[in-house]
Amino acid sequence: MDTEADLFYRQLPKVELHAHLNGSVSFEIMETLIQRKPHLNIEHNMTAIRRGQRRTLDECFQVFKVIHQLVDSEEDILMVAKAVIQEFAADGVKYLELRSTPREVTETGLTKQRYIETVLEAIRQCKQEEVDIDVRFLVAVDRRHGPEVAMETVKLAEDFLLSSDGIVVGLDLSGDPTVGHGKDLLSALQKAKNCGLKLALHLSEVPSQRDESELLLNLPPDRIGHGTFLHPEVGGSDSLVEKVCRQKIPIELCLTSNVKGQTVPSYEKHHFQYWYKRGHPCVLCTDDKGVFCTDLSQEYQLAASTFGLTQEAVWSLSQQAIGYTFAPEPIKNRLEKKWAELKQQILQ
Ligand SMILES: CNc1ncnc2c1ncn2[C@@H]1O[C@H](COP(=O)(O)O)[C@@H](O)[C@H]1O
Ligand SMILES: [Zn+2]
Repeated sequence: MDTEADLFYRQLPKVELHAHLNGSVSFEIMETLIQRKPHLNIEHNMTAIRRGQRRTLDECFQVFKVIHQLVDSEEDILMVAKAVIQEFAADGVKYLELRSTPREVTETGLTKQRYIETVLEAIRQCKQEEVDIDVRFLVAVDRRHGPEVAMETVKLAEDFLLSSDGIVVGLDLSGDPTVGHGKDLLSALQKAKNCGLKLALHLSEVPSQRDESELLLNLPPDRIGHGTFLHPEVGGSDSLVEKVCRQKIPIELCLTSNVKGQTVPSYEKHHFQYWYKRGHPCVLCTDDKGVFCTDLSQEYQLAASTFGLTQEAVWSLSQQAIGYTFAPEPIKNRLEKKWAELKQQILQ
């Protein structure tokens, strides 16, 4: 049963800007997928990290491999994308930027082009069914696949930027941060930026990425994912912090993901505190709500209880996120209006 405090976080209108599609698949939908493909012999504990459990980041990436086996056709993608959008809406998310890595699967005839088209179809269907949420899409580049694939993905993203009626708005760089170096992906990212795609880059998710972040911050990205090891206290540098602050680049912060993936030792030590205290643009996100068994309401509640935020401060945090979206101005204005309408009702 929801307590009154739980209710506040659930009712709070929210903006989700960092959600990987296949990491966001809920327990219930995962169950359906597992039953559909019994020959894979996949058990539920292979696809989710529950309360109190932790994994190394490396183990988290093994989990994605398992999920990718379960989601490998147009039919799967349509189902999963629609369900994820509906779940975010049910959690009070009013604006969602979903991201996903287009995949090709020969056995099912899936192509990267169809992959993206299917996600866009799911977004279209949700809109038609009047699900109360505005959804945009970021095409993801998996760093593990190297510069040629990155360039191909950028070209694909560029086509959709022009043809998707404003749904495709940007490019994400993600994947195992211990694999490859950003310098090899720089020209693809530069090209993406030049053609008008917004850039949301995972930066300094692990300590070994200092030089890479130094380089990628010169692009500069429009938003940073995690940025766990940017500041000098954890092995980053003043120069990195200076670049991020001067350019006021919003940081997407995912508390549960970082603690369960063990890049951050505890909630109290999460770098949310470091950036929030400086008044730097921060946005709370889920990363992979399915894998890490969380939702955005929980993330807000967790941040509030860990760092002693008042309901007023929580409200501002969610409202400020509107400004960090890649949505065009009229959509931002519409969201601002929605927040203003709901404020009296929700904030006592
Ligand atoms: C935990 N921290 C993380 N760090 C980096 N990349 C991550 C990630 N969590 C997820 N992904 C990226 O998202 C993919 C799954 O969703 P999609 O198949 O694209 O929808 C993963 O394979 C990885 O590339
Ligand atoms: Zn992520």
